[in-house]
Amino acid sequence: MLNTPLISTSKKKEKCVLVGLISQNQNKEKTEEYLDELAFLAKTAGLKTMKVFEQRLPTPDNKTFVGKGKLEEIRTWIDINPVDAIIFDDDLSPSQVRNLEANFKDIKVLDRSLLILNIFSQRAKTDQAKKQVELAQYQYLYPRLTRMWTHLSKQKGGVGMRGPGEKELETDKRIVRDRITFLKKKLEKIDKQSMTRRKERNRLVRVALVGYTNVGKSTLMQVLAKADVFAENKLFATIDSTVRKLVLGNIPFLLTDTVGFIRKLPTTLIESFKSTLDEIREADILLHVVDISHPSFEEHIDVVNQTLTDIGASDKPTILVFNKLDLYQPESEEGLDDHLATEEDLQKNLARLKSSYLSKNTENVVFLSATEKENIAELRSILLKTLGEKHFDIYPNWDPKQNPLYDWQGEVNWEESEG
Ligand SMILES: Nc1nc2c(ncn2[C@@H]2O[C@H](COP(=O)(O)OP(=O)(O)OP(=O)(O)O)[C@@H](O)[C@H]2O)c(=O)[nH]1
Ligand SMILES: [Mg+2]
Repeated sequence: MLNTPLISTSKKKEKCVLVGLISQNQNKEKTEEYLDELAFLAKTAGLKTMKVFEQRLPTPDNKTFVGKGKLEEIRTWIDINPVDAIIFDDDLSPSQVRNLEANFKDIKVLDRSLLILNIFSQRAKTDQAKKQVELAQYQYLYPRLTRMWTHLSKQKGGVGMRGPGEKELETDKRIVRDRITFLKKKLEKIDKQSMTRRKERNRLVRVALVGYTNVGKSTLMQVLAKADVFAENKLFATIDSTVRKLVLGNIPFLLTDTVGFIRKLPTTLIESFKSTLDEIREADILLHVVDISHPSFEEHIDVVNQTLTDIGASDKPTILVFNKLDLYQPESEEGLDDHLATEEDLQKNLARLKSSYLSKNTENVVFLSATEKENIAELRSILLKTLGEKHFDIYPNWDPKQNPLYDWQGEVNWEESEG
């Protein structure tokens, strides 16, 4: 049933408008930034954003998310400039969806979660990732089943815009419930298999690259592992995690690239990606990658830390890797936009950032550029030290004198070994 994509993948680019609220706990600046991110998500899904609507409301309208006047304004605009979809930045309740669909009869009504789910389903490659996404989609759609029905009927055309009768809806619900049960069982089985595989790898120190989406995790993995990892300037380039075996200064370890995090990530998605996230949960060391050139990188760090806490992986030794240093424009001392920041400003800024982020778990902070291969050596030497300690935890009899770690100078043995 879900094989029909909600967003068509045909050549013709579909158009959309975006809607966001300026509310009690989200000021105008934040809302606009979220909407920029939503536009990027839409682009990733293959949609072109034609216009963005904002409304000031203390809380979303129960019935239609935005107020009556705003709804009319959007309607009028769309009548003149036809679009294929209208996307809301926050999750819509089943009844909001119903009301909005009644109002925008001829176009698709989506929210951020559904958009993210759609991107994930376009990008999932392995059997496990595909099943995980499908499960998340069904769990998301189940309480909104009328909507799915109307989506499907719209795509098939002809069936008309009325929702299904009670009987069809009941049948539909049962089919979806059965499918959820089936997928859960299948995933449990895959989960057991990958757990065995992970256990077999248990003798090696495990390092996971984590971070917000599009910060450069896969690019860094490429640089570190010289591996062919899919990286591109789109959100959620990586859905499946990739594992490489590497050797650094005589210490073998496993490096895992993982799916990026984002604000308002659908909870059903986090749940069904549990086993992929196990790679993070079971890691010994985290490389938390941050895009320092992004205006909201500090909020990104918070989102990632919160997600790590949610999945029970917040207490691991972490190296904070500030990436995209080549694009970083620090504020000048004066804080004036037209005053060009000097090298001194830059160094002061980095020193301040470093001291503010060092903590119990954040053992170290490094600034680098993965694409420019700048400061990679510093990351290596920092990682080497943490690796050494972890390796020693696993092999208490390990003699660093015979495997000299700390007399390392310059080039290290950092290469992909077979396996
Ligand atoms: N200028 C600059 N661009 C970078 C750097 N590192 C990565 N990029 C670019 O940032 C974009 C995203 O990189 P990815 O490696 O795909 O990011 P990711 O964190 O793996 O993203 P997801 O898998 O989507 O979560 C790509 O266009 C990279 O070329 C850097 O150091 N400098
Ligand atoms: Mg990636």
